[in-house]
Amino acid sequence: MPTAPGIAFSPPATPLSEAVVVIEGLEHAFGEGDLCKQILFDINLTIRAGEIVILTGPSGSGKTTLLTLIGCLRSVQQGSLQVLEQELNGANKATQIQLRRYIGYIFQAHNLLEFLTARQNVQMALELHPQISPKQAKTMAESMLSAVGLGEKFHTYPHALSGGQKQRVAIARALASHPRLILADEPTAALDSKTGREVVDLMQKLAQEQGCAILLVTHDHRILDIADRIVHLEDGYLVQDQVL
Ligand SMILES: Nc1ncnc2c1ncn2[C@@H]1O[C@H](COP(=O)(O)OP(=O)(O)OP(=O)(O)O)[C@@H](O)[C@H]1O
Repeated sequence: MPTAPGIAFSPPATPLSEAVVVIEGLEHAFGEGDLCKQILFDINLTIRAGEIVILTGPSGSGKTTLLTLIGCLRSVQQGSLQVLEQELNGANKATQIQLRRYIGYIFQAHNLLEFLTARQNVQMALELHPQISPKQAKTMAESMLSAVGLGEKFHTYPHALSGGQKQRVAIARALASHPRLILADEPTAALDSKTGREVVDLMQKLAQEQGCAILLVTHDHRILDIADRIVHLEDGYLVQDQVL
């Protein structure tokens, strides 16, 4: 992984085999009163540094809900959810925002900003970190784009990039600040099988180099082999925890 020289920023170290996510008895419901519908039931799951965990399950089984809870994008209602040793049940907004800095998000729709170049899209994510100067952010963004094979595309806008290239920019953006956890929701859904394979191989390589954990939601059976473990959600229950 090319790292820009002289960059002081370093998120809290997480030695390999140490738990990045610890979930115990997590439950979640949407709606209130008669309209209340429970989506997640008694979820228990631990994800360690360096591990790639794939989450599968039928549509509507609760995968995205679980991912957004772990990603501090919605509040925990019941049970325990710890990310980087921080309990999220009862955590305030400031804690959630702080933790999000150590999480990289990659979604099916790459969510790049169309009016920013590839480099500016990656740089923007680094600007969440007050200790990184704009000059450092620029160097880190360029370094990360080179690492995903887009060294020639710093100044290209998303509309001029292919689907695979856009997803590479999204990966560069997610990994640029060396997150401890990557959450990926259907990252290959919009890609053909060859490009999808390249994208997950790249995620695997970069994550291994950085020692971060990956939780990846997918329906794509062609990429299951990158997982260390596959967990399966069925009607809101984690019914399978398969070690490969
Ligand atoms: N904000 C919300 N308000 C009410 N219900 C919701 C909300 N978000 C999700 N749901 C419901 O929760 C259930 C689980 O949704 P979720 O998106 O987590 O499933 P999923 O397994 O990710 O599905 P898919 O594979 O189709 O993306 C669904 O029945 C969905 O309609």
